[in-house]
Amino acid sequence: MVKICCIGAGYVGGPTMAVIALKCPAVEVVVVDISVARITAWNSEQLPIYEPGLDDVVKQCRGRNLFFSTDIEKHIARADIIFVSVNTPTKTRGLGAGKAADLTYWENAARMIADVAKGDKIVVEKSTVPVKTAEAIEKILIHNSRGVNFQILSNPEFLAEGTAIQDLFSPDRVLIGGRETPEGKKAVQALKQVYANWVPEDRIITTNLWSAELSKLAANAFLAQRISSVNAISALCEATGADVAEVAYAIGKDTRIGPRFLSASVGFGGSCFQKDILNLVYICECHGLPEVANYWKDVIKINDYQKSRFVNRVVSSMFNTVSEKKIAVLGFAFKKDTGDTRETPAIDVCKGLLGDKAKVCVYDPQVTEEQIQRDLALNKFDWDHPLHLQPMGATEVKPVAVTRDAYEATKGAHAVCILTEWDEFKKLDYVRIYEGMQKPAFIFDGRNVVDAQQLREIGFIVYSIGKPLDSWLVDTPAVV
Ligand SMILES: NC(=O)c1ccc[n+]([C@@H]2O[C@H](COP(=O)([O-])OP(=O)(O)OC[C@H]3O[C@@H](n4cnc5c(N)ncnc54)[C@H](O)[C@@H]3O)[C@@H](O)[C@H]2O)c1
Ligand SMILES: O=c1ccn([C@@H]2O[C@H](COP(=O)(O)OP(=O)(O)O[C@H]3O[C@H](CO)[C@@H](O)[C@H](O)[C@H]3O)[C@@H](O)[C@H]2O)c(=O)[nH]1
Repeated sequence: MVKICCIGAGYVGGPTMAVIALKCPAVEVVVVDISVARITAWNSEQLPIYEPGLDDVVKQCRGRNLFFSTDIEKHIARADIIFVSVNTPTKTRGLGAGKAADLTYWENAARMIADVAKGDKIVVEKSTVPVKTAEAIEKILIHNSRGVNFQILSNPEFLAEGTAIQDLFSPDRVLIGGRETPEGKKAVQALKQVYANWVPEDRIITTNLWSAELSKLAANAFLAQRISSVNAISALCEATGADVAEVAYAIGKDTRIGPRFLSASVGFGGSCFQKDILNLVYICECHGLPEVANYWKDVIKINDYQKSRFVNRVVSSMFNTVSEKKIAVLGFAFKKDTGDTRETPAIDVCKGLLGDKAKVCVYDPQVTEEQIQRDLALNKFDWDHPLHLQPMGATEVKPVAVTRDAYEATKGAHAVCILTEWDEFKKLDYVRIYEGMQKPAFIFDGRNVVDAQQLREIGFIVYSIGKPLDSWLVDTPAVV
């Protein structure tokens, strides 16, 4: 029986290994982690992450050929294939701070593999890493190998949160990069055989190591660039009376452009886009390519601009001050169908509103109060370390109020800001919400989820990203 061990039981390691276990009953999969709390949760009824369909997959294979454990050394020693899916946060100190990837966790994992491995191993990079990381990992392993043979493969993950199970069941492609030596090719084939249990052969792409590593960073940069492009156009739409949804539809009909990933928003969030672009920027700078670095840096600049522009729009519309005004924030997760808040635009928007002394009250169907208060207290990039190693957020100071109900959040508020596109926000009783709010009552829709015309008929002043402006808003500039 092929034995797989995955180091890192997070958003990638957990779901990916659960699907491998489901689709490959003849493979034994053990997911290990340094976080005892995470492993305990994976072994409980309340999984540590919310992902549609995940519970079902885990229930089918846990205890059969899928196991979660903190006994890292034992399971590394037994495995034929070791996936490494640990955090690769942005460095906060020293050389490359604010841009370069911090490979501490990866290096620790590699040293642990080298320490305990007694037989030959295939080591798979599942984390997103800078190009040439495999070479560094290879050096660590070979210099500490005591005769064991290691083959390093790059097998970046392309799942998106909220649709992870669907993405893993039916991936657009699986990418495997390896050394072009006979041993390297054999290792690529071994991993390919695992995926071939359910992924059609023509969707399994094999490349050299560096192409695989770079493809992951490039894919995320291209995806984020599309959002920044449509968001840049959204600002121009507001200035001219064009409607960004109509523009996106019209350009997306061009088969060379395509319709997906063209929804204007308050900005992209999530643990990957910003981190991976910063990483790409740093690599370009290190290779003496400042023009290329600046090109990609602008994708992040537009994203920051979009978030500030939203906050400015809120404040300027409300007589240039939100001081002491209650503002209801609906949605805190970085997208719908996840409880993940890493780099969510809601953090920047809440901080912007708090900076103008607003009284913010948040409701999100999946995010806990503890998480929201922590997020608002943490410094930039601190969130991307294993939970038990993060600095504690200020626990006594609670910057915002948090409710478990959208109606309670909006009661007595001057404005509502919609920051996540949860389906339930489309179905709220907005007449009831309007009646409970201060007047004039504002709705700032950062995700274009509500029917603005219907809300205007109720009496709201409505702002929707990239849509023709209410007369109230036309004269209130929202430039950063
Ligand atoms: N989240 C996504 O949607 C996504 C998608 C594709 C790729 N990625 C990449 O995958 C990697 C992991 O991301 P994630 O979202 O799963 O992160 P995560 O924080 O959810 O999980 C990482 C886990 O690794 C554990 N860990 C860290 N060092 C360890 C060690 N030495 N030994 C054992 N366990 C260790 C942590 O405790 C944590 O539970 C990152 O490189 C990320 O960029 C993420
Ligand atoms: O048209 C769009 C599409 C997305 N978003 C926002 O962009 C962010 C990222 O969304 P998405 O890409 O769907 O989720 P992630 O889970 O961050 O997945 C991205 O990052 C992962 C980590 O690397 C990759 O594996 C995935 O392929 C890549 O899509 C979210 O805030 C979305 O709301 C928009 O604003 N407009």
